[in-house]
Amino acid sequence: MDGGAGTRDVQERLDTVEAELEEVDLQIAVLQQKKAELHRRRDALLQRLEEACDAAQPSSSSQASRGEPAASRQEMQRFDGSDFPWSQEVVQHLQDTFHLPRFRPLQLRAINLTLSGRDVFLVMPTGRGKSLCYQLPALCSKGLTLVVTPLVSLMEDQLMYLQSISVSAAMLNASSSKEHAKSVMAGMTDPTVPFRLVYVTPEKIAKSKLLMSRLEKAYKAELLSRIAVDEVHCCSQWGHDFRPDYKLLGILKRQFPKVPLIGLTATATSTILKDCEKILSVRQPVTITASFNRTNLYYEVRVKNCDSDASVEDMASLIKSKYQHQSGIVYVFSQKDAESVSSALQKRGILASPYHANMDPTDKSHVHRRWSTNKIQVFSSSLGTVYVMGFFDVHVNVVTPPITTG
Ligand SMILES: Nc1ncnc2c1ncn2[C@@H]1O[C@H](COP(=O)(O)OP(=O)(O)OP(=O)(O)O)[C@@H](O)[C@H]1O
Repeated sequence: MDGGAGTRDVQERLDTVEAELEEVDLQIAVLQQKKAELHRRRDALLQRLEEACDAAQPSSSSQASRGEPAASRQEMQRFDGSDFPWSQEVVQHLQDTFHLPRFRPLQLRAINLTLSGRDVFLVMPTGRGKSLCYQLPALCSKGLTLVVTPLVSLMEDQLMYLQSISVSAAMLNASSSKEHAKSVMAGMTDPTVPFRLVYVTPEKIAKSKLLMSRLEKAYKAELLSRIAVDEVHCCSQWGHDFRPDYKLLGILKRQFPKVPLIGLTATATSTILKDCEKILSVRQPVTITASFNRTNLYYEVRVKNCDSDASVEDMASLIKSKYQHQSGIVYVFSQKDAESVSSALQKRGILASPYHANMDPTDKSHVHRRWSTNKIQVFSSSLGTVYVMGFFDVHVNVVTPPITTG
């Protein structure tokens, strides 16, 4: 009797739990539908914002300022379409390789323009998805895309990401071993080694004759499909991030005139872009400028405490209270500060690590990887008497002055 009542009781409770589970599944389905709808509405609104910005600009092409015929808005809008020979492949890679459901505004325009052989300057806020605009075309083209990027940490980030989506890429920088450099360079002219992207620092272009001669060979074999210059504003002395080696990148377009170039930046003004155009020897590039209204960014300015202990204490309590489960970067003025701020944060129980040019390349890579995988929470930055702390989506790190604004 008792046993039967017990079983009935368990059965009733099981029924209740199952009914509740069904209810939760239903609610999840409704929420997912709502989320998809909100995504659609957000994209449509972003698109409208871009169109409004586009309409407000005199032209999306720098040809206008030279008195030459401007690319009409209509012509530009044609590049937002999907009736190019490569369109099907583009969408396939977007979904199957990059696992993204749709393009963000202006990405498709940039991709279509570069795939049709035009030189492009893409000015888009940080995090909006500029990299896709050369990574995806790299997969739709024969041969390799050369990506010039100023920071080894950015290169490593990109390589880690490309590896995770099974896109073959390589990098060459000052810390590449001779053997590694040799095998990457050999791969650049070997059609059986399918590097789709090769990341290099501007210093390599400026200093490595071997690299230039390999590129020359790849060009002659029609295996150099595109040149991407990341942080293109670094070319100009008018910009805040001028890098002398960027000044020498004009050699690329002079040596490989048939290869389309795409320059990417989040910060350039039109004066800076004009300067970049000259320095890179690019003739009549199309400039695409996205709107810079970043509703997902939050800025806060705080007065820095004069006492360094107290200021680190402020920083630590801010990280612990507001960003406990996130990581980010704290920029500082010097390598010494990077070391001392990170050790002060460590003493306060925060997983922090310094990151600067004087570190052993293997240690740097190690810190970067641990930070990217959330095993380190912080990098830091002090600017005079005011702390400006940049917390990005998921990470915090302690680095010496930023070379790029990123
Ligand atoms: N169409 C898209 N839909 C959803 N997410 C996207 C799309 N395109 C790019 N992203 C994502 O946006 C994030 C930022 O992209 P990315 O690093 O290319 O930005 P960025 O503009 O190059 O930034 P930075 O100026 O820092 O180089 C990445 O996680 C990327 O996967």
